[in-house]
Amino acid sequence: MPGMIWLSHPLVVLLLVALLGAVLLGATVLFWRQAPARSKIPRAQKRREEALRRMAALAERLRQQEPELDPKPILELPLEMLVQKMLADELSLESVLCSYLEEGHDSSCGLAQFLEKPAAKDGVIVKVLKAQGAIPFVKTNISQTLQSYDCSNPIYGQTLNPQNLKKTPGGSSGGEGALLAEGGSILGMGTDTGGSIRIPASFCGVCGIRVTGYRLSYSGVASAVKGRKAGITVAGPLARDVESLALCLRALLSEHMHRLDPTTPFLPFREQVYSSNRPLRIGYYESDGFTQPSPSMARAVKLTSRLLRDAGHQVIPFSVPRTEYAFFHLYQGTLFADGGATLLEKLQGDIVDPSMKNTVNSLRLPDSLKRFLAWIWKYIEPRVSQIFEMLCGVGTPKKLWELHQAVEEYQQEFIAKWRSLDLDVLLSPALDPAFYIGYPAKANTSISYLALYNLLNFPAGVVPVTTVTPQDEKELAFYKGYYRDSSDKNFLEAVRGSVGLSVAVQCIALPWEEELCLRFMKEVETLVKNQMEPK
Ligand SMILES: CCCCCCCCCCCCCC(=O)O
Repeated sequence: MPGMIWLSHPLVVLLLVALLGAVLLGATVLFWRQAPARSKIPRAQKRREEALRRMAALAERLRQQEPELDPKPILELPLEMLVQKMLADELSLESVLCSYLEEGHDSSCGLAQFLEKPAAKDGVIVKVLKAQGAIPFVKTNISQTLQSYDCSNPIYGQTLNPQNLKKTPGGSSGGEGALLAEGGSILGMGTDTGGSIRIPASFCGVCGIRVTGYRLSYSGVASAVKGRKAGITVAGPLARDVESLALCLRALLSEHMHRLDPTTPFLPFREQVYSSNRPLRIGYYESDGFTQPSPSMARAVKLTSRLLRDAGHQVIPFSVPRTEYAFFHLYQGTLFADGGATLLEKLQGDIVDPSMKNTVNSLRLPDSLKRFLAWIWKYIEPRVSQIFEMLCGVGTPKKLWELHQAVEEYQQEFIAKWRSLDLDVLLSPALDPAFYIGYPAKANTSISYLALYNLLNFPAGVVPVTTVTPQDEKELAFYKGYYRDSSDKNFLEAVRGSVGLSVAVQCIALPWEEELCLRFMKEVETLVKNQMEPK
């Protein structure tokens, strides 16, 4: 055969051998570089299995010692009531969840290189909570590197959403959301760079708040990417109700925290702001003009604004300025200002989780190729083009300062708009309903409603207000998205099949106004509850 003759040419044979050699060499290098990860991961998995076995044995012992004890009514108590009962010696429950650096435990961030490096001491938040009587009892799962809003990593696997096992609980603090939703805990701590507290809270039907940067100490919180000065990662609690979030912040915003970490302002919890009942001026928007809200997201805002208006608050339409610019140029610009170098360094020699592959593979491309792809995609999908542009990083310290300046200017523009309407707080969609597993990586522009407040550094919390109805599901048939691109298409696929799943709204306040944000969240929670309860 002529083809066989061609194949037997010595140069072709040589080339084939060289190619095979290169592939084998590449595979060997990769295997060798991943060797530490491959040996650490099974050990971490074994430690988790042992911990679960110990927990099951303890539960069994308790059952035998106290056969009459029914934990369900205790676990269903709101934290506030639980505290009252404990203070009155009616209960002695030892369980407050915390997933932060705790002495003697790893905080892996889903990364092999963070394994087997137990913290030498408790982080500040853990210290303050423990001093107030909290007992951390479990560390919950997160997304690899925390830079994704799914909840999967190669060490502990994928966490599922208890409301629908085909859906993700959201991330990065997805384990907390799932555990709270199942009644396995009463309070959890998460971190939030682009919605990582608020997304799992809304996907799982619980509450969560991201506080103004630096109001809570970040000392002793493990993180794959540290050092950002805009779009910073902040700490915050998740719980089943707003009162529990308030209780947690009341405990944390103390002199004790300020003494342990003087970089946090000494700004104790302002009780009078939280408990005030003066009517509020509330701005609201159903759409940011960038991510078309799902029918249930839009309905949740409509429903909440109507309830607020009926309750005597003033509700005023608001529009977000320049969302596309804010999301790509400012938010993603700060997120990947280093071109992803820090993130890639943390993943060196590690197994990359499928939920991170898209981001990691794109970041690994040479900048020239990223720029070329940005140019090509401009004519196919402009939003993908902007992502590739941002993944190149800013380049020089001067450019970084210019970016920081642009963020500050945008903050001032937003605040000026807020002030011109004389608003107290703002109401917006969150991100709902829960996505199918694997979809967060495919629809990463849909976090725009949440990431905006990371960029602005405003306190923002989510409260579940409704569930997806068959009518919401039907209306998805008309969902096109504003850009009609792959991210819009993936968003539509991600939220399908969600009848009965939770839908939240987002409550926002100006920087340092956590108490007002919580008061607004509480108002929303109460109005929704009253409306559901038969009169
Ligand atoms: C193709 C690569 C696209 C990269 C897009 C980046 C998406 C950013 C998701 C950030 C999620 C932050 C989660 C968090 O709040 O911690």
